[in-house]
Amino acid sequence: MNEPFILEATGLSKQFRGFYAVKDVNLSVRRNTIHALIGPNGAGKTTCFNLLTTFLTPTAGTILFNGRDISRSDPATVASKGLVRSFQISAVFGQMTVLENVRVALQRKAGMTWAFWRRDKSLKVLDTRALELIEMVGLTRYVDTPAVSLSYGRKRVLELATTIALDPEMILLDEPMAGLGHEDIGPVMQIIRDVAKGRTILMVEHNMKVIAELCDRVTVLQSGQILAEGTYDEVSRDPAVIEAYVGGAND
Ligand SMILES: Nc1ncnc2c1ncn2[C@@H]1O[C@H](COP(=O)(O)OP(=O)(O)OP(=O)(O)O)[C@@H](O)[C@H]1O
Repeated sequence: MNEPFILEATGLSKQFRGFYAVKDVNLSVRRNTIHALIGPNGAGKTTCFNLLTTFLTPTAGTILFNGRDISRSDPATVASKGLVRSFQISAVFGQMTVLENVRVALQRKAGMTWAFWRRDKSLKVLDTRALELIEMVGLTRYVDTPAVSLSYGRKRVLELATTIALDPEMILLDEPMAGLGHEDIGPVMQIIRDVAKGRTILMVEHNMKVIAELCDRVTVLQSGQILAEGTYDEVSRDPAVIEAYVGGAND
């Protein structure tokens, strides 16, 4: 696939009981970029994110992923096509160790979902890749730690490792920095940079420093509609964007 845009939403709208949470959004995400979706509280970011990951069905509009219409598809089908949503901690199995969690994700990718009964030897084949992924997210010290015992930040990067295990072409991140301690932000940013090599990332994020440093392109939503789009420098200087944030008492 060589089209410049991996994900293209056209006329995307979602109505809740007559109220438009997202209205006529046209969003194109360029392949192999990190793209941010931002906006003040209630702007429609989460709704938009849920539409793009097909957790919600649009009232109107289409979403093309690699040129195919996925707008009325389901998340599992979309994931199998290479568009995966990350940072859902519920996707991590608490009683399983870090290694086991990543191994299960690799098994899913390999289509061996029910292979837990297979000989240990065949499962060990997956361990090399699992350990690489664990190293990539900085959890090597915690390989044998049950996920439930990890700190919040480490659970989140473990979840990211299980997402990368599926080898998706595109990852949607829902507020990857939310709830992280100040000291975790730099390392998680570096992980996202590493993960983005050869992939496309779309993220909803509130931390403007993170967006400024990581994102190639930024789309600003307000009242369910696109207010501005451009580089971080462009949108952060846009008077309409400044007004939307100041008017909404956001910094
Ligand atoms: N299921 C729903 N039913 C009714 N209204 C909804 C529903 N989901 C969202 N909304 C409304 O749609 C609007 C956009 O909400 P959304 O959560 O998408 O915004 P957001 O930009 O993610 O906000 P925040 O940054 O505060 O999370 C809000 O006014 C919200 O109250």
